[in-house]
Amino acid sequence: MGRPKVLLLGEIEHAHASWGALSELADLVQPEASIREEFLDECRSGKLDGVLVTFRTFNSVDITGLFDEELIKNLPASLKFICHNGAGYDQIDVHACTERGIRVSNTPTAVDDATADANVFLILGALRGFNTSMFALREGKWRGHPPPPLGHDPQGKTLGILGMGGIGRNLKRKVEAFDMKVIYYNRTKLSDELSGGAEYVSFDELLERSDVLSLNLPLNKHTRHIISKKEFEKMKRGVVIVNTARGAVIDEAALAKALDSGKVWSCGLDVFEDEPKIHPGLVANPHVMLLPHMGTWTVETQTKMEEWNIGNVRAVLERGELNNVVPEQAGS
Ligand SMILES: O=CC(=O)O
Repeated sequence: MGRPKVLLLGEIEHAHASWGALSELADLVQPEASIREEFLDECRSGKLDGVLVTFRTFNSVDITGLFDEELIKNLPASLKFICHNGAGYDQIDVHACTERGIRVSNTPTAVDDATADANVFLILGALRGFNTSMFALREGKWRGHPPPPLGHDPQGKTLGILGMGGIGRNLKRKVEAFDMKVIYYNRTKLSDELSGGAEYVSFDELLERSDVLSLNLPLNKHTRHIISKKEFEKMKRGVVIVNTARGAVIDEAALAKALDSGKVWSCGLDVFEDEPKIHPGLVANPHVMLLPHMGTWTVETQTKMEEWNIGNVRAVLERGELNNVVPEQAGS
């Protein structure tokens, strides 16, 4: 057997030295393809045979399309590891990977601070209703005519966290500096040490009691549209919704309606169902804070993510296994 190959899908932007150092252990290759059909052909032609592991970025979906069943079936037989450079790995059909004996890793913890920081920004911005005036100011209209309604303070408000993983727990610690009370719902209750004393409540109670509801859960077939019309009906009138997870955990059309009806007072969104498209009802609403998926958009965090992911590629080359696998494959 020759030297193994590592397939780079996307670009290394920061961790160039660590990436380059992998060439002592393997041949580093990139696809010729720039669209999915070409990539599938390249896989079928045998040009990528010998690739053991791939480092893929979120944006490489533009080259390959989703890592769905069709694509996974066509990957070279030698490919046994997918290292995804991101925390959310909903672009990859993990079940299909498991069936084909492919192990998948992501970059948890590396993203926690930056995403939770963006989350705090959106909570404050949405509660205070800053967006309208930020726009008015640039149009020479000071706070706007008429000025926006008075905002709300975070102090004393209840923040409901749906999905108390690394980002949710990091967020909990940060919002306590703003005297918010944190409740959370997870499929399983956390130990007191992990939850940091946040109150564990049922899903319905989370909807009913939150002044601000923050979505920090992964997107998968169980969580798609977990917040939709029925769930909005259970919430307090005037609730604020914040999402830095994945757009499709909320039914965007139902959110736009809930904003129009006043059920939802405001929202702060970093992610959207069909990026880069955004529901017209959200774009048209000046009261909502919108960011174009910038939760991890910092030099430090992007560097940490790449280093983590390269660490996984290196672990495969040196030891034949990943440092971490996605939860669906843990313990197997
Ligand atoms: O969206 C960012 C990530 O999943 O890391």
